[in-house]
Amino acid sequence: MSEPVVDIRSLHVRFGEVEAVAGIDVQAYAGQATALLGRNGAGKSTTMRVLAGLIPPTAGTVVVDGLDMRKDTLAIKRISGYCPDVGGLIPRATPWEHLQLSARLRRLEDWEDRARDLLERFELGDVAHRITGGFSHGMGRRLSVVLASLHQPKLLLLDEPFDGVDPIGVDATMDVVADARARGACILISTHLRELAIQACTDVLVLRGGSRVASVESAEMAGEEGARAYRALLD
Ligand SMILES: Nc1ncnc2c1ncn2[C@@H]1O[C@H](COP(=O)(O)OP(=O)(O)OP(=O)(O)O)[C@@H](O)[C@H]1O
Repeated sequence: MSEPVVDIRSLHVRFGEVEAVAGIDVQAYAGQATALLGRNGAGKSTTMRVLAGLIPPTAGTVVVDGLDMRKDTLAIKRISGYCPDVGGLIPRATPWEHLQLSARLRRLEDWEDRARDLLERFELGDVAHRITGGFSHGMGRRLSVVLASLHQPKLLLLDEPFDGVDPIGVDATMDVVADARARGACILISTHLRELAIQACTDVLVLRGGSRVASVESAEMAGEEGARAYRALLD
């Protein structure tokens, strides 16, 4: 198999007394979508934030596309797109202004058609020039996925992209993931929604209490049997 795009070894993240991540390994590859599944507090978002370069590992190594997170955080951010689980939007700016800012910071060229297409797909075209301060939760989630994917990143990190999102938004997110896989990106999706995770992803990692308790192909988590297997891992 080729080198992993994401190679996490023995990752520990501690916040004071709380060990949010307790020594997990994650390998994820180009053209693959991997779900991080687990209950509230399992350590999914913390792992995603480490990969997004927002919080440093307490211990362990995090390598993305051959770059070491401790030394090459900026270079990793350049090749990544991150949809945070909460926040990330500027209330007084419109979706189009968010896209313009992102394009300028990343020095993108010829991004406008792609941006319009993404906004249409996520049914945000009509509100492209309305400030996001008045957006519903689901509209904010959809815009966050658009912003994460605009620059066609090598690593796409989607934290709870389906949370509170209607079926149109879910389908559009599935399409973004499929397109990213087709162009050889590596995708990680954090969610507690098993059914959507296995629909979107090829592989599943189950976290519990900051530890990895399973690493399986999505098919093994499908159907009633998969639901039972998943529940058993959570209890
Ligand atoms: N900044 C922080 N300060 C203190 N504790 C934190 C911080 N961030 C996370 N934690 C703790 O770390 C643990 C893991 O949290 P994390 O947000 O990674 O879980 P999660 O699996 O994403 O949960 P959810 O599904 O609820 O989003 C929890 O016990 C949480 O309270």
